[in-house]
Amino acid sequence: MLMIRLAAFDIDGTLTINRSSSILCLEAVEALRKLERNGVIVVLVSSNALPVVVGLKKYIGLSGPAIGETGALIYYGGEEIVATTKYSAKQAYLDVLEKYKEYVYGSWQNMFRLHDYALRIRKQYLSRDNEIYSSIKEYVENKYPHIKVGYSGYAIHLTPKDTGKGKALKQIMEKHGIKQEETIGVGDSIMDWEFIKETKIKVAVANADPELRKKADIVTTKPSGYGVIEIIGKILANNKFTR
Ligand SMILES: O=C(O)COP(=O)(O)O
Ligand SMILES: [Mg+2]
Repeated sequence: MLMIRLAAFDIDGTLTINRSSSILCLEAVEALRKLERNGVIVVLVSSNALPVVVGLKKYIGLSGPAIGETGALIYYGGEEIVATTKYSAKQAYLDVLEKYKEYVYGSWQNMFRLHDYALRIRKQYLSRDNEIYSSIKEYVENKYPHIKVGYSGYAIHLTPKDTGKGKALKQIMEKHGIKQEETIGVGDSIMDWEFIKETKIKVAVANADPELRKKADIVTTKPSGYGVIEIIGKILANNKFTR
């Protein structure tokens, strides 16, 4: 494995204790800190609203960039926020919210979003999540050709088609002069393939979506945050990091 200089991690389902919780795996947080202490740029890559991702990054104590809104917004630190699209999925979101209101509701985070909007599936319909997601995806992508629809396992996301987690991560790599072969990407949902495919070492956590596990170079033996600890241990050993 080449010297890793940038490591990108999804949040929900990847840094959490499992894929149905938003509780952070604190040992994974410690591992992220150790990675950064050893000079690796640690990037959080999430579909959450940017304030959520930046808040998490700050309180974990990471200093690298943060990606929110499924790649639509990048926070570089200080007051520097960059949008990677000028479009918004708000109109499509409001349409779906009305049409599918029996099955989904709007995430509380939507009042803090500019481009990508999130729909949560009502508890009583969670067992039919993929059916509801597929129906919304077909409806939106037919009626709004500039919008794409993804499902993270936590929420259904309506995102401008001209952006994504991968586009945002490539912008960060460029800005930091990092080559693709110096990077690693870790995720849990097939939505994460967009950024993981831009990295050299493509990692799925053990409990990731089967489609992501199939595409990944490495599937950790442990799930979610415990898989992150596992892969960070490998990076540190490979880079002969000790601090
Ligand atoms: O907000 C979501 O849907 C899940 O967020 P994630 O991209 O960090 O997994
Ligand atoms: Mg996730």
